[in-house]
Formats: sequence, structure tokens, C-alpha cells
Amino acid sequence: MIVLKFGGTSVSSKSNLEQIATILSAKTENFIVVVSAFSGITNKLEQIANLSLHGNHSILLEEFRNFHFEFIKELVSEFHQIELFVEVQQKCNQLEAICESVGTLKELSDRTRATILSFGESLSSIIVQKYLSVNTKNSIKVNLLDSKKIISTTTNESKDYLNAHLDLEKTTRNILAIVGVPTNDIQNKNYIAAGFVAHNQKGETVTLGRGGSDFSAAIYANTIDATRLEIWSDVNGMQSANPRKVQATQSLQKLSYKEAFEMAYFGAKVLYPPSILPVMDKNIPLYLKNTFSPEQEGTFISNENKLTENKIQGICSLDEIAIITVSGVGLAKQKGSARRVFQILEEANINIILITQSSSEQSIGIGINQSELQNAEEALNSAFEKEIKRGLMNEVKTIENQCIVAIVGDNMKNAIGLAGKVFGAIGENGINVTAIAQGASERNISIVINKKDEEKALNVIHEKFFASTVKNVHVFIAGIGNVGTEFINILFAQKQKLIEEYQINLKIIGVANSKKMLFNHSSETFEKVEELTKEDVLKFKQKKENKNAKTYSSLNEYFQTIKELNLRNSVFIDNTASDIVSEGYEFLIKNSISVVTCNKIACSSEYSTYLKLNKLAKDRNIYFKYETSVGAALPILKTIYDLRISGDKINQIEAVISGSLNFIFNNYNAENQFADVVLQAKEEGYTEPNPLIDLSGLDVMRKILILSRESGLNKELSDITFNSFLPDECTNSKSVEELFENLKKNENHFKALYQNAHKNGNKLKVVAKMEKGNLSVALKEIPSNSPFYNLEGKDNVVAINTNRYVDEPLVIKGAGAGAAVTASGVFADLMFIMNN
Ligand SMILES: Nc1ncnc2c1ncn2[C@@H]1O[C@H](COP(=O)(O)OP(=O)(O)O)[C@@H](O)[C@H]1O
Ligand SMILES: N[C@@H](CC(=O)OP(=O)(O)O)C(=O)O
Repeated sequence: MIVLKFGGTSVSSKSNLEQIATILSAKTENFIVVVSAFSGITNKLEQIANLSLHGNHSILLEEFRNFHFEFIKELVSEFHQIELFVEVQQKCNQLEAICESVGTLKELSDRTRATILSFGESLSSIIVQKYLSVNTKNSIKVNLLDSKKIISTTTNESKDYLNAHLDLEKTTRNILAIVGVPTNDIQNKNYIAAGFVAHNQKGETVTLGRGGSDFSAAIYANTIDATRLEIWSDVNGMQSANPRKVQATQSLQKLSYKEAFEMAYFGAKVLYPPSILPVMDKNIPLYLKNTFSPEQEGTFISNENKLTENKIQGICSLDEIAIITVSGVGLAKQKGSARRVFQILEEANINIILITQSSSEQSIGIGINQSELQNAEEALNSAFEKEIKRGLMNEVKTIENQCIVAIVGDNMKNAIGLAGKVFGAIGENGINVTAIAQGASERNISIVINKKDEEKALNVIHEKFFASTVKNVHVFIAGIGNVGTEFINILFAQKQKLIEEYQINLKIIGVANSKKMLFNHSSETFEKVEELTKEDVLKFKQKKENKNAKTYSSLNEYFQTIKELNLRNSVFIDNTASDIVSEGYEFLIKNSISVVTCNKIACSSEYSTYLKLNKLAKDRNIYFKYETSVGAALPILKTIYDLRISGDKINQIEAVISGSLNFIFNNYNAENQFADVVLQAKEEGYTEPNPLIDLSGLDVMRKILILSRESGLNKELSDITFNSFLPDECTNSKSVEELFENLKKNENHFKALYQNAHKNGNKLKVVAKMEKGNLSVALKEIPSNSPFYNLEGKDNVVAINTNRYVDEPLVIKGAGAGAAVTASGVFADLMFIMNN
């Protein structure tokens, strides 16, 4: 004989019941089918009970009655409806009478509550029994077992009505008296039973705890020595994590009883934890199956362990947790104090979920349900009153709004580095750990964190351990000008390939320009934010109407929103040249959001800022990447890093590192106008938005400063020797328009510069130099024998002399400006972060 249990989600519509009838009719063994109340009904009964205290239950009770009436009408013909209507009406009358007396007495005991809750299963079992026997497709005769009378519990204390303790011996006698010793010979000896409900020694109605129908089914399976227990719900068995909280979970094909217990205990709602013991006791195979996809394998649970190679089977979580800490020297000195703590909590009927204790025993951290916090606190403080007064113990400390994330797997034992990987993953995402506990079995590592980080933690850990899981990366962009648009083009062009080949899904979550920010959110509160499409971003760039495009009062609003969204693997991309944007890096990095930038300002401001940002990122195990701040996508900073990390020393750098100035001086021939060439460079995206930044030498100075800092020097902009090649009038231009006017006015100055160089057979280049610890930038005449002479177009060249590269420098050369190459470098930095 086998036992099957169908949960609330499985029994709640006609098509679902048809599906159940098909599943049952395919069974070749006799069975007991256990059913839960229809979906949501037990919650409704909880509400009815609460409202009855104030006499306000009538509307919900009416809804309860109507729901069952309507469902019956849908399920069976008029002929069979009458009988069921009478049942429902009678039960509703009883329920009403109970509620009325609760209202009159203004007292709602657990005893009464248990009786109220039991009505859901009482009705569903009768209705499903009828449906199974009269439906025309797969008519199945099932005899009703009265679980309230059959399942006995030892409940005798008032507190046990809602979570009664099983009396297995008595229950076995009760069931065998009805079912007899089961054999497969007796055809059509099939049964249906209500889950969740039972009776106590006084014959009163009790329940087996929320989710307790699974337990009822396991009890039936144990008592009749079932050949298997099948628990049917709306998922393909136990998943690697809660599918409502984690994306792309995987079905776990096999679990040991112990693993299944740990997962259930730590929140995998698909299985009620006490259900494991009755089947484990008799080694009855347990299957978790999906009513809506019966062909799927689901999960097989047995006593074998190490069923898979996976070190981790799943990741679960329990929310609404509080941590209570008992501490003081008395705890270490006095024998049995720890035991006393647990005893006090037990006497206060508080369920301890997790314990952490330091080896000194001076403090014990206990995880409990938040709803029990006040009771626990009062019980401990009053029990230890004397010790607290004498200074032997401290008042208990509490931390609310926590959750427990548990990583479960039999094979975790001896798996080196596993805990490190878990803590690395959550640490990189800025999730603070309140407490840690590891069971002696090493089947479980439990981490207590703030409840607000629950989903983030579950997802990052899941992505870390389940290789085929696509890792979501949440990208926030500032700037959608030339570089920004190219970046978006690259990202969307590569998106699918990255998902398929690298299991990385780059999602643009936010974009901001100098006035507005855009997130794809459906509610005002930003509670649910979806990724932005390419179309969304491009429309935003074109300033087209979008209700979600919000004018911000300051860019801090954008940064704050990024922080509050609290998404895992968040990366901020700065594609601007704005100081306002770079001022936000510190805030972002402090909140564990990696930053990728082509903006030079932060790294070329005070040395202390440069150092601080790098250190903050390092301390948080996240990234601050700015390769494109010098030479666009050329691997210059990376090369300097590689040289230094391998023990080399950078002695000298000579570089032409302004793609824009190189373009300008390569294209200016004194026959054309200097101002026109600058304009062309601007239009082709080689200059900064304000070309004065390039022409004034500031851009080159910033770059050589960054190179010097990366080489290990502690320099400031003011340390750089620079002879401007611009007339003062141009340097003092107040706007881009004025600059162009002044460039035109001073054409003769530029002509003279060019002609002098040309006369000597030289070319003009702005050269930056780091030599003997000094930095300089100057417009130089470059003779034809110099390696810099043939530097074409907007190319950059950087020549590095080191202890190893003495006679001939290491030379890096290539396009050093332009939106496309810069955006590709920014993208490469983003990928570097993802791959690390
Ligand atoms: N690790 C997990 N694996 C599968 N389901 C889970 C897990 N964690 C939480 N769940 C939730 O458990 C639900 C099934 O349990 P439940 O709602 O009690 O079903 P039923 O009403 O059929 O008993 C699933 O819909 C799923 O959202
Ligand atoms: N109806 C009860 C018992 C139960 O187990 O339900 P379900 O199988 O739908 O989780 C509850 O909601 O707690």
C-alpha cells in the first residue's frame, strides 16, 4: 500500500482535481490519499479566529461558506451537490457557533483555535472524496478515514493544541483496526484522509502544526508500513533553493532523509520537517512530486547519503528571526549555566532555532522566532535577575529583523574552502554577518544576516555553487553620451552570447544623465525593479517621454536608489567626465558596489582620494577599475600592475597619451584652421566634452599623474611641470563657444608653432614624462628618428623603462581615444570584475 499527499495548491481547482484523479487511477497499489485544506483556507480560518474575538468574523465566514459552495457547484453535478451543501452548511453552523462564543467570552484559547483551523481539512476531504467517486473520467471509490479520530496525540498541555505530539503506538492501533493488515489482494481498498488534524488524550481536536498534512501522510505511511510515500505539490520536488526567492533553481533528484530534514527545517516549505521521522524510522522511500507535471522525476528521499557529488544540495532561509545574546562571566564560571539558559527558554515554550557559542562560554547567541522575542527576553532577564544584579551576567541583548540562511549537504563535511566561498560571496556583496553556526554533522552551515539581505544572499550563494545558474549582474550607468551609447551597444550586442557561453546576464537596471534617472519600476516605491531594455535606454537618451524617467534633485538620489535596491553583483559604470559623478564613488564603494570608470577625475584628484577609493574597494573585496582613464582600451594600467606585482620597478615613462591632441597636431598643417581641426576632433568624439581640458594640458597631466600613482609615486597635479602651448586668451575661455572664438583669433600662434617644427623636419606632439620621480608635460618638436614621430591619427604610445626593460622600453601603442575603443575598455573592466 502506498500513501499520497496532495497539498492545498494541488486540490484547489477542478482541473487540478482531474489531474489528481488521473494520477490516482494509474496506481497499481492500494493507497491512502491525504489532502490538505483548499489553498488559502487555513489562513482564512486563522483570520476568522482572530476576528471572532471582536465579533467581526461574519464577512469572512460568509466568504468561507461561499467559496466551498461555489467550488462544489463547479465540481459535481446538481444531484451530488445537495449532499455536500448540507455538509458545508452544518460545518459552517458549527464554526459560527464557536466564533460567537469566542466573541462573547472574549477569549480565544489554542484549544478553540485548533478546532477552528480543523474545518478546512474536514471539508476538503469530504468534497474531494465525493469528486473522486463521481467524476466521469476516472471514478475512484475511496473510503473516508476520520483523521481526527485516528491520529492520536499525547497533547495534554494547553500549549500543545496547535502543534500536538504524536502518539504513534495508539495511532498505529487505530489505523490498523480500520485498514487491517494491508495487502494488495484487496481491490478497491483505497482511502482518503484529512491531513493536519488529530485528537488528544481528552478526545479534543488538535492540529499537527502549519504544513502538518505532510506529517499526517508520513504517519499513515509509517503505521501501515507503506511501500512509499508521495508528497505532491506545485513544484518539481525539492529545489536547490526557494523558487519564489531565487532565480533558476534546480530540482534535486536525490536527497538523504537528513538532508531533506535540514532543508525543510530551514524553510524549504515543500516539506514539513516532522514528516521525515516517521518514514526514516521504517526506511520508507519518500518522493516529492509535482501535481502539474507528474512526468517530472521530482525528488527521491531515502536513507542513503552522499547520493550526489554536489557538496551543497541546497540553500534555504528562515525569516522573522531574532537573536538573543546571553553573556557574562557567570556563564563561564558557573557549571550548568548554559543548560539553565536552554531550560528557561524551554519552560517559556520558546523554540530555539540556532545556537552559537564561543569556546569561552562567556556568551551564547540564540536564534528564535521574532514573535517570541519579548517572552524570551522577559523569561531570561527575570530568571537571571540575581546574577545580573551581582554583575555576573549582563542583561540579555537582542537583535531583531534577522534571517537565517542555511547551506545544506551531506558532502559538505571535509570540503575544504567551502565556508570561505560562501562568506566570500556574501562579503563581496556587502552583506554583514550577525552570527554563524555549523552543526557538528557539518551537514549545515547557518548564517544569520539582516532580513533585508535575505534574497540577495540566497541568490549570490546559489549563483556561486550551482554552475549552470546564470549569474545576474546588475549594471547602473551614469552618462549616455558618446562613450555611454557605445557601451550600451556593446552590452546589448554581447548579452545573449554572455548568457549562453559564460552564464552571465548583464542587466542594466538604472541609467542617469545630468538631469534625470531611469529605472524600470512598476510601483512608486521601487519595490520591484526590472531590467531596462535597449529601447528604454535609447529613448531616455533621446529624451522621449517616459513616466519612469525622474528628474532628480541631486545625483545623490540616483546613488541612494542604487544602494536601497540592494541588488547582488551591482556595478556602477561612469561613462562621464563629470566631477559630480566621481564624487559618488566613495558612497557606492562603501556600499559594496563596484565602480568602473573612464572618468579620470577621481584618480587624479588628491592622492589621498585615489588611495582611499582603492583601499575601500580592496577592503570590501570589490573592484574599482579605471583602465580606460589612460589610453582608452590600451592595457597600460594593467601592464604597470603586472610588472610591479612580479617585482619590477617602473623607472621612467614617456608617453603621448592624448589621443585628441595627437589627432589635432597630426591633422593640423597650417593650411587648415587650428579651430576647425579641434572642432573635428570634438565631433568625432576624441576630445573631452570641453576640448579646453585637452588643449590646456589638464587631460594629459591627469593621465601622467595616474600613471605615476600606479607606478608607486605619491604625486599631485601641482607637482607636474607644464608649459602651456595655448595663448592665455584661449586658456581663459569661459565656455566651449568662447574657446572656439579664441582659437580662431589666435590662428597665427598655432601657425607659427607648426611652421617652426615643420621647418626643422619635426612633428608636434604633447609628451608626458615621468623621470627620476618628476613629472612633466610639454608640447615638443619630435625629430624623425624618434619612435614617437610616426604616431598617426589619435594613437597613443607609452614607453616604460623598468629594472628589467632597461635599454629598450616596453612600448604599448594603439588607438587611445574614441568612443568605441573607450567603451570596449570599460566593458572589458566590467567583464574582469565578473570573471573574478
Ligand atoms: N527548496 C524548496 N524547494 C521547493 N519548494 C520550495 C522550497 N522552498 C520553498 N518552497 C515553496 O514550497 C511551496 C510548496 O509548498 P506548499 O505551498 O506548502 O505546498 P502545498 O500547499 O502543496 O503543501 C512551493 O510552491 C515553493 O514556493
Ligand atoms: N492546511 C494546513 C496544513 C497543510 O499542510 O497545508 P498544505 O499542504 O497546503 O501546506 C496549513 O495550511 O498549514
